[in-house]
Amino acid sequence: MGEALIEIKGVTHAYQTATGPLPVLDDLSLVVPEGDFCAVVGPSGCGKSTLTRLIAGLMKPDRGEVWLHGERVTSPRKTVGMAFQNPVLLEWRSILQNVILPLEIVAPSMPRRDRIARAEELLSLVGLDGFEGKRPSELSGGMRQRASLCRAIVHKPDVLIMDEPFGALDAFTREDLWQTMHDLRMKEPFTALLITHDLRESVFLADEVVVLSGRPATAQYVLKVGLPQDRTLDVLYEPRAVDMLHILRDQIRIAQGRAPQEGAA
Ligand SMILES: Nc1ncnc2c1ncn2[C@@H]1O[C@H](COP(=O)(O)OP(=O)(O)OP(=O)(O)O)[C@@H](O)[C@H]1O
Repeated sequence: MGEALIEIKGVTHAYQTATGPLPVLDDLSLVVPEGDFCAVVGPSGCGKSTLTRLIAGLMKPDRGEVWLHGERVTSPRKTVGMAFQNPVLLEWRSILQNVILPLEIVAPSMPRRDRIARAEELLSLVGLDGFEGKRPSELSGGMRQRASLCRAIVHKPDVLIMDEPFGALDAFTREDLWQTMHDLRMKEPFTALLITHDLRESVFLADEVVVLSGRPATAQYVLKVGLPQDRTLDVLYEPRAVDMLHILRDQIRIAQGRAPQEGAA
């Protein structure tokens, strides 16, 4: 296990609303070691997206600290790659030019040919050879999300934060993307924090799954996944994965204030 890359230490946060403060996170602590893939699941509205904004430095917590790579986060970070449910690709740029964009910002002195080579390498890893010159609107939703993942890691960020990146895709495309994401990580290691509502996605992709409690959220349960690195989607049908899904489903029910289902593992 690597050194702690993301450290959330006792973070408490409330939004100020017209009807008073809305407590969202309550003394939340979480550590993601370097190279690990952490999935965060929890009831709707419990504060998952708020957590990503705090890690990216887009907001400051009322109490507690966020550390990234040994530095306290107090402002937006260039070393964080982000991917969202709807990939925001620029229509006036080709796919290749979209992927290159972060390099233009964080590595302006990098020679143009090196930027192109890096972007082409990633596009090839996610199966987008031959689409480099296309405009975003010429690609399917799944292909656009593949390109957006390349863009999120092209500059080798310390951490890739993803907020429901596969949520808008149909079930088959989504599962294809899980495999692509996993294979990409095996070839191009990165540290990741994934927000998802899909328990199967969390078990397939993550090294550990953190279940947040209902709002105000705290870390209610941490599941160490431990599936083999060379996994394919078939692993989700094996008893060990099914057992983990039962545990997570029960934990979500507890987070929602419901009883765990009888007979579940
Ligand atoms: N800028 C804001 N001002 C006021 N309230 C906010 C703000 N952003 C989020 N909230 C509220 O804070 C709570 C947590 O929001 P957040 O988006 O972090 O939850 P979430 O777990 O990601 O939700 P979901 O699972 O539905 O995507 C919600 O009740 C939301 O309405």
